[in-house]
Amino acid sequence: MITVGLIGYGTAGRDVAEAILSGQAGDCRLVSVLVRDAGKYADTPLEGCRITDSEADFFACRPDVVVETAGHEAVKRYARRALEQGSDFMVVSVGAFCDPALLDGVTEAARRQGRRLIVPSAAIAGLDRIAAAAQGPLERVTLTTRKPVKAWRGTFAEEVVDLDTITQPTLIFEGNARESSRVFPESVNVSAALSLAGLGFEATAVRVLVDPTIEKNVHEVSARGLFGEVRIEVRNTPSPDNPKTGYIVAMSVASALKNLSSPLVIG
Ligand SMILES: NC(=O)C1=CN([C@@H]2O[C@H](COP(=O)(O)OP(=O)(O)OC[C@H]3O[C@@H](n4cnc5c(N)ncnc54)[C@H](O)[C@@H]3O)[C@@H](O)[C@H]2O)C=CC1
Ligand SMILES: O=C([O-])CC(=O)C(=O)O
Repeated sequence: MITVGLIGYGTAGRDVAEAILSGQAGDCRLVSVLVRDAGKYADTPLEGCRITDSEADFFACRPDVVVETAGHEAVKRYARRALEQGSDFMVVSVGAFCDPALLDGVTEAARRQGRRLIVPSAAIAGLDRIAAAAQGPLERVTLTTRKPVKAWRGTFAEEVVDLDTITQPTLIFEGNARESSRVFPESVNVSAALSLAGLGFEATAVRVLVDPTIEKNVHEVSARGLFGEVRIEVRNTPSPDNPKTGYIVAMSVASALKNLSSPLVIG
């Protein structure tokens, strides 16, 4: 039985909690959820689990794995602490690791403790192939992310285009994954996951578009190297609660948790 602590109880966090409680995440038990204001969740029944806004109470549970679904700031604040106290750290806001000092510090803490920083595929697919292909040589990895207008409200996109009048697919960013992770902390974490699997943050090329002609969140990955070539396109159904995030994010976390206790691991 694996004990799980969850940081963040928003769109992805609620679905992860539900998956654990319903048994979809394998042989694990949710022991604590860290939120910003526990008063808001006084009426939320989570069997056998404490919802708290006290970091001390949360970490006192010493879960086997801490799952983050709260954003870049939470990764900066808690990743190292979780690992140093002996938990694995499973991260969805993986773009936070565009900061090389954070990545070094956290991986070093994991190494020292014999624990792991775990990056589930979340909204993207094919990380297993890219990681295998990176055995090398791997020549090129590119990502194109396209999301409908509603996914870009409250993001950097609003500084570049008028979301109320846009009618055509419009390129709003072209650069590398280090920059895309910084510019879109809530929307292009996939670029960071891809970087960690493959060529790193500098060499992973990223394009981002606002696309008023689509309904789903679309990520296209292409890579080329000694292994051959791969092209992957995912079309994620956006969550109604947060259209930036697909349902698949929590499903992927549940699957990664299941792998921690399953005798059969795929991928
Ligand atoms: N790797 C990937 O493919 C993807 C990663 N993400 C990442 O996941 C994050 C969460 O996504 P959603 O659930 O859709 O966001 P959300 O905004 O619906 O939920 C985030 C929740 O975390 C809480 N929170 C923030 N800081 C906290 C802290 N320090 N302690 C406790 N709670 C805290 C917020 O109050 C909110 O309830 C996004 O910010 C994004 O960075 C999202 C989609 C895909
Ligand atoms: O859910 C998605 O399509 C991707 C996303 O928000 C991210 O990478 O941060």
